[in-house]
Amino acid sequence: MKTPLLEHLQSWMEAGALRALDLAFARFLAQQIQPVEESLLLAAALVSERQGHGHVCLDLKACLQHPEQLLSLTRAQHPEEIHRQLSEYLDNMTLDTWVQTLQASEAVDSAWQPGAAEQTAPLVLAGSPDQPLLYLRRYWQYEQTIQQALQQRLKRVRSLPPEAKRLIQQLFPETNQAPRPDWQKLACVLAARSDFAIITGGPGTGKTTTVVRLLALLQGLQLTRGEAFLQIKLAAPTGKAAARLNESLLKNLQALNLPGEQSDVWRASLPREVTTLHRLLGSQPGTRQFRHQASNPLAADLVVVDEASMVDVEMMACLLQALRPDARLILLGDKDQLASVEAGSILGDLCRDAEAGHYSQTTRQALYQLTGEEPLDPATGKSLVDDQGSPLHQATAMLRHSFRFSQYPGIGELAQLVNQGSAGSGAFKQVFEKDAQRSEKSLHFLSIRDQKDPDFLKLVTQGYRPYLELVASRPAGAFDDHLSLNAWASEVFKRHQKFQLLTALRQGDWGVEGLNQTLYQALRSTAIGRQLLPEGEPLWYPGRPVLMTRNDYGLQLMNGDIGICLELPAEQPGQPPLLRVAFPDPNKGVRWVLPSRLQDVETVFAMTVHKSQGSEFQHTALVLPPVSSPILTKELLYTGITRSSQTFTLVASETRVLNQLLHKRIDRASGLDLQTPAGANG
Ligand SMILES: Nc1ncnc2c1ncn2[C@@H]1O[C@H](COP(=O)(O)OP(=O)(O)OP(=O)(O)O)[C@@H](O)[C@H]1O
Repeated sequence: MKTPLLEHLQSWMEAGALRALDLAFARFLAQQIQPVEESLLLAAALVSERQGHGHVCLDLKACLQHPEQLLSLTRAQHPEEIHRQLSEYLDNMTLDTWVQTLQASEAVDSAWQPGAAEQTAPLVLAGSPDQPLLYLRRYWQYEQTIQQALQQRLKRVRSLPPEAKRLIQQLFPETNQAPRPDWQKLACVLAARSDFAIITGGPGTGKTTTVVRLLALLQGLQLTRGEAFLQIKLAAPTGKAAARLNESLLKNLQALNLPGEQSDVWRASLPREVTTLHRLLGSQPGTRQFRHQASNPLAADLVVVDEASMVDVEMMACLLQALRPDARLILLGDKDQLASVEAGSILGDLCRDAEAGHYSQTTRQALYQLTGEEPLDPATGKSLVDDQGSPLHQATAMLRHSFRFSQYPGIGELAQLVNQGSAGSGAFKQVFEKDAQRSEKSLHFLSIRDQKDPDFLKLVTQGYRPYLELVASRPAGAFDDHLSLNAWASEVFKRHQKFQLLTALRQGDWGVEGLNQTLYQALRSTAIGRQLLPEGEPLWYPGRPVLMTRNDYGLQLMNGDIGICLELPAEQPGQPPLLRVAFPDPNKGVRWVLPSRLQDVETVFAMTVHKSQGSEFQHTALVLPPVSSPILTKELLYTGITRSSQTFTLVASETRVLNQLLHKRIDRASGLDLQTPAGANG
């Protein structure tokens, strides 16, 4: 059957406003259901299209109010025409008539009726009559799994035994570095009381420090009670993030002061290894199913997930299904960072009220008894206790003081300003001006005409020069001189961490693809580039930095891992030198891989901000495109800024784009609700 709507959908797809998948879904329903209402087909195409943009569901009311936010209009041909056609369809409907049509259709199950979970229609209508949300069934199920599993855990509040107070005092020695109250201590108690907890905070606020002390507290309590230690697993969404947490974890463990006769046993009970979520759950080739699921749960009493902002709904649902019902879960992450690449913004959704606290009197008393501290906002001194809290609020802690940026305060100040949401370009400029007065300047702004601007190319070629120089000076020695070759590669990694160019986009002149080409040519015009980078840009050359774009379990390389192509000495005299890609390896120091074995890698002279999550560089330069795009949000800018440990350079040609970006937040539709007391108690 062919309806005018399907013809429109086809033309929208051809213009780039809709994916082929979205059209195919609407066509499939049109074939299956006779007669079929156009408003159902439109809803089906839109729910699929929105899911491609990271939304878990389609908010029908928002659709009718803001049709301009639907479809990929900014990158489509004839966007005005498509917008007009879409608006004509939507103008002919009211929310009530649309909902009624959907409810009447055999393609839609209503979650407002009992038994939706047992039914099989491809779409599910949920939310509330006032705010109806339409889901692809799979995503509704993910969200239900998450909501129910978290609700179950939030119901269980543990009262900590009296000895907890002494342990907390030992684990959190008084320092005068942090403003009062000590939110790390408060976060530790909040998380120790609940079977599900969130510790959120910006870069360097001490999430890892806190969680290591929290784990020490929990194991210390087991020890004093003479009970078996908890089985604890630590995981992160990408290999890169797991490696960073691992490094930080080991440092924290070393610094941990565990007094008493049994301190060795106590220390040995703390986990030392961080894995990726995929590995933890046991991913299997050719299927989305993990080895660990409800019928084969993980052998863990407690799982801690770092960089939780990168976890999408599917992964979170799989993780919760793989936990035993009595297993505890702690999420760590920065709520203000970009949401996951795939659908969902779980950490952001769950931390919507983190700043305001909403702690109950019961929580307040427990905090005071165990820490002697009150939950206050250190900036204003305002109490964060009220009677509006849900169980989720009682299990959420926000760390508010960054220890990382004390030497380079400009980065912290800029990140904070971007987060505030109301910052205009005037305030933005002031932070740069204030930073310029400091002896250790950490913020730079580079205004450029286009991506071939000499100042821009100079910034990048100078940024990459130190590691390229080292790539060109391989130690003298034979092919099997592993020691010196590994030491050389490790030093190359260190130098490579000094600088990274970030961009918002993948495609186009301002995206990773275009910038990589531009930068290759620019680097080739430098002395070191001429020495290393061949003309005509072959696939592999010494110095090529590559990013894994998928997990490769055979090679034990994970999505997000960065490797560098290096030239090794020939195996035999008279043979040509060999190219190998070196990746940092937490155990062996360096892993050498044959370039031909790497299937899913891309050159990473320029990296998207999305891919940079979980990484940190001494100096990052973020280049903004000259035209606006829905992808340009405050979260993107914040994530880009906070990837830098010492220096941040913003590169832009149009300040108009910056202004738009400062006011645009990621807003992903989802029905996850644990904030309202009713939702939480559900
Ligand atoms: N209470 C504290 N007193 C003094 N220094 C601290 C404290 N907490 C953390 N730090 C220091 O601050 C730095 C950042 O701490 P940590 O790595 O725990 O933060 P994080 O929030 O996990 O960082 P990331 O942004 O990498 O996730 C470390 O050098 C750590 O030693």
